[in-house]
Amino acid sequence: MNLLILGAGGRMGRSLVRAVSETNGAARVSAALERDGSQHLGEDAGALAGLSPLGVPVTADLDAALALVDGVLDFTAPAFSAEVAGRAASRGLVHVLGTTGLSPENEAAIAAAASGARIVKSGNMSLGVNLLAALVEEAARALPPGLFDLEIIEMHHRHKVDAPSGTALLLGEAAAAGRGVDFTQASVRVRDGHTGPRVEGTIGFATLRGGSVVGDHSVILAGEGESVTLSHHAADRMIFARGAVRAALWAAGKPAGLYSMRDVLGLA
Ligand SMILES: NC(=O)C1=CN([C@@H]2O[C@H](COP(=O)(O)OP(=O)(O)OC[C@H]3O[C@@H](n4cnc5c(N)ncnc54)[C@H](OP(=O)(O)O)[C@@H]3O)[C@@H](O)[C@H]2O)C=CC1
Ligand SMILES: O=C(O)C1=N[C@H](C(=O)O)C[C@H](O)C1
Repeated sequence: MNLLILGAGGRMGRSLVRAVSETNGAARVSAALERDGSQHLGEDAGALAGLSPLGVPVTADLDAALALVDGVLDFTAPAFSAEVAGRAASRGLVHVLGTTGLSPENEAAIAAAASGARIVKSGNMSLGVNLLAALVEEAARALPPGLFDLEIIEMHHRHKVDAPSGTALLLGEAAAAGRGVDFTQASVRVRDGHTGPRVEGTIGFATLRGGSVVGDHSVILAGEGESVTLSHHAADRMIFARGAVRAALWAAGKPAGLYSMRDVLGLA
């Protein structure tokens, strides 16, 4: 499978190039993209990722890059990912979309593109987090709102630009599904000042940022006299990158549609 790496000079872009190189030829990096004016234009995508040169120079020409590939690995920025979804769909490509912080408008554009394309979208492409989401759904179902309050804490590196993290939102959605409630209605994404007591049945979020933390998430179910905490610690971005490559290879044989990482991993 020929793949285009978007944001090839970024933290995830470099990890994606390394993850593709681990597939023994099942997938290959055939194109790599950065924006116009990037310092990385013309650099070799392999060298940029700390590997031997691949003979794939980083380009800013999206159309030329899309013409060379069967699939796109996209961990970039919300508006750009929404735009790429339409352009990849018009060529019938697989689009693995890991970008977080998507607006409702971005989400709508991506859903529309999926009628003609195979899009795998997830706020977290790791096996561990997607298993955690299934466990959270089960725990939220078993420990009901009148008895257990549900809170989600996440911490990421100082460069992260969106909050709560895509993973925290994914875990919140799993909790809401377990409780049979509407996620948007139940979420409390910020608390500040005189908030009054906690409203029963809400799903609270707390965001921490600092240093080089790759990604830590905990879901706490707090009851009277006991609490249950389900956690995931990411030590290396390769867990996300390997998941993305696995998703691309999986989606190659699927009909058009919007898929999640839980579909890919059989955890849906
Ligand atoms: N789903 C998952 O499993 C994971 C998701 N993520 C998400 O992936 C995204 C990227 O994270 P990370 O790699 O840390 O971020 P980086 O900022 O390190 O990388 C993003 C890359 O995308 C490029 N880019 C952004 N906009 C454009 C554009 N319009 N055209 C071309 N290139 C563009 C950036 O270029 P420039 O620097 O010039 O802006 C940069 O090289 C985030 O949304 C993050 O939350 C991260 C890890 C795992
Ligand atoms: O920006 C990051 O770094 C990460 N983003 C994703 C998120 O928003 O949850 C996944 C991972 O936690 C790292």
